[in-house]
Amino acid sequence: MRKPRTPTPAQQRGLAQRLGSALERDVPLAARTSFQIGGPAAFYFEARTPEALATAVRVARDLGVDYFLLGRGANILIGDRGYAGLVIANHAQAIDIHGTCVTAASGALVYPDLIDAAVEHGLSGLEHYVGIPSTVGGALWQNLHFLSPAPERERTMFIGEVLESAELLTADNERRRVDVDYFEFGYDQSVLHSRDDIVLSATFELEPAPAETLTRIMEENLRWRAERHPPLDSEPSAGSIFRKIEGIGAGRLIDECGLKGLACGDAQISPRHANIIVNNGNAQAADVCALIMHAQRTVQAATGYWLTPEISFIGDFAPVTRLPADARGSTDRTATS
Ligand SMILES: NC(=O)C1=CN([C@@H]2O[C@H](COP(=O)(O)OP(=O)(O)OC[C@H]3O[C@@H](n4cnc5c(N)ncnc54)[C@H](OP(=O)(O)O)[C@@H]3O)[C@@H](O)[C@H]2O)C=CC1
Ligand SMILES: C=C(O[C@H]1[C@H](O)[C@@H](CO)O[C@H](OP(=O)(O)OP(=O)(O)OC[C@H]2O[C@@H](n3ccc(=O)[nH]c3=O)[C@H](O)[C@@H]2O)[C@@H]1NC(C)=O)C(=O)O
Repeated sequence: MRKPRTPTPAQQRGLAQRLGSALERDVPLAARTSFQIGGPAAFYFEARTPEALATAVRVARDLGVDYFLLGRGANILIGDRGYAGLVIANHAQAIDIHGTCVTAASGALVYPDLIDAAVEHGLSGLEHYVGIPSTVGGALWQNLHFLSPAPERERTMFIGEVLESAELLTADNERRRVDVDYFEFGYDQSVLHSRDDIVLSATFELEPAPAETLTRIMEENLRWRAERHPPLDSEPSAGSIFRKIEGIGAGRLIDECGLKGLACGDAQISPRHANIIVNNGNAQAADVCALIMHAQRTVQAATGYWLTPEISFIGDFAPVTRLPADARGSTDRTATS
């Protein structure tokens, strides 16, 4: 992503006129991400309805202001120097249930809000994603996934499997309802990666199921995650840092290179799962980037595989921290920028 530009004085006046008193300045973003890392948003707007979300995006586009749509902030690393443009935080959270159809505004949290609402109504299809931090919009962006229920766990299930339709603000600023095929879903992939469409709301078609079945799946999945992943509340992270390497595993490669536990400042490759970097207190984005680059170089030198980041890098980044000499090894002679 290119570095966001500071809005010109004319653009700033336009934002203030059209977004009114809800427009905020210099808003800290770290606490709004699951990593708890990143500098402030120069301009910040919290959208509480799909209409407000569409309006804010249109305003930014009309004025030519760089903007970023912030969901739960669970799959991003925000630079230490923050975001110079407009951050639109999606807090549109309404959820409606009619029969087996569940419609959610795109800022609704998949867990707990959406899953709890579906399960309370005895509806199955979303319970697999329990414990994963994400808004509905973020979930469609990345085609949220998890392993199928125990004991089989023989395949990955995707949220696209239960999506019926969604309302978008298209890249052309039109509100349009689209069906599931529009999204061209894949693993960690959707058409939203290549089109500037914004999800305003989504409708899921679920199936009735006994409450005990839903509760069992949720408990087992939470246990599976707790055994393998560092807990988000005490060890903030952005989930998997690198994309899946089919049949091999990004986490396994990093682990086999002996990088678990490696730290740079307060950022650390999780001793529990090598594809997750945790923030042990006051980690900077520059520390995380140093670990990312080191893991890429080390794994490539040892195995020939190149690790591609799965997270998005948002905003303005300070120079990468230099790793301690004893951590660098022979593969990392150029870890500064
Ligand atoms: N499986 C796991 O264990 C984990 C999975 N995750 C994944 O991370 C994602 C986290 O979601 P979330 O925290 O809400 O997202 P984020 O706030 O982290 O934003 C991530 C990206 O999602 C896009 N996005 C967010 N909302 C919308 C929307 N309404 N319409 C279009 N695009 C949108 C934005 O893309 P753009 O920049 O193009 O606008 C943004 O870059 C989920 O997909 C989840 O699957 C995260 C942690 C763990
Ligand atoms: C956490 C995320 O998604 C998770 C998702 O929750 C789970 C369950 O469906 O499957 C994936 O994890 P994963 O642990 O299987 O992914 P990888 O990091 O590629 O690991 C693959 C395999 O390597 C092995 N592994 C992993 C970590 C480690 O330290 N050592 C190790 O040996 C494990 O056997 C593991 O199963 C998703 N990660 C990716 C990159 O595809 C996320 O997207 O943020």
